[in-house]
Amino acid sequence: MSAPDRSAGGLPGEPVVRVEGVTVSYGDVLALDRADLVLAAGVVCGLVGMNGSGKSTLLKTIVGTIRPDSGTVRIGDEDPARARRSGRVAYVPQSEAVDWAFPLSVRDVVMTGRYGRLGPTRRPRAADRAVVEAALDRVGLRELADRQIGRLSGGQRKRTFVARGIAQEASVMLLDEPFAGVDKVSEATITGLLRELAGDGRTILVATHDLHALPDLADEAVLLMRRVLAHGRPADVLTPERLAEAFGLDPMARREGAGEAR
Ligand SMILES: Nc1ncnc2c1ncn2[C@@H]1O[C@H](COP(=O)(O)OP(=O)(O)OP(=O)(O)O)[C@@H](O)[C@H]1O
Repeated sequence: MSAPDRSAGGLPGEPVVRVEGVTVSYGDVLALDRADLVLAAGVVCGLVGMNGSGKSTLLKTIVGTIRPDSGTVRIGDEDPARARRSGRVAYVPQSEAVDWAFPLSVRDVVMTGRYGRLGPTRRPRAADRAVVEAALDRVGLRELADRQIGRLSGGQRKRTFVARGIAQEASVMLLDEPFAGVDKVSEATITGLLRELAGDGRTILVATHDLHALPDLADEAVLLMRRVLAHGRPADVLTPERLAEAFGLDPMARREGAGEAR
């Protein structure tokens, strides 16, 4: 395991992501309704909520690809679009959002993490190539670096985008369903990797349906239903009553499942 690299993120506990009163709608659909969230440096936070609760919308708002109708988002002292351009915030999309047939190798995708730093010629320097190779090593994909991205397993695809975030030297990483379509071994690998990245001082926010993954993965959990219903330690947030509120289930029927979730 590599030594903590504090240059990647902030000091432990320092607020890095601030979402205040954020409302987002798509036409008549209210996706986020005055959502508030503060995330500190060095934390892995699981973002949980039923389908359509606004998880992807919240991630896209933090990475600055969606502008809120009202409210504010700050990444450190920057607005999200600027933080994205400067490489401070990285986004690992849902697999469905990626064109896997595109003729790019794993190394090409990881190199896109350097684009914000390459200048107008977009020509990588030796230092950029070294950062990309180190990122490939860190996620264990060096040997597959020349492979076209469509010829990867689900877990390898996710690790490719995590490597892009590492190459970007992002201090905030947002991941949308990183465990969907991923086997248990890859899930454990990705979980270990995210914990290491948080150990470097990065802030990691993971939208997931997989409540069972949270105890190993996350220091904190956020329960979302258009707004943040609860945020804290997973054991405190994922209670039967709160899960019933967020998922619309009978708390008595949930008791067993909720116990597993913690
Ligand atoms: N581009 C869009 N146009 C219109 N409505 C949208 C769009 N994107 C999302 N929505 C709606 O906004 C709401 C929140 O969607 P979002 O994708 O953020 O939820 P989610 O929690 O990520 O869902 P899932 O778990 O299914 O991925 C949903 O009602 C969804 O149908």
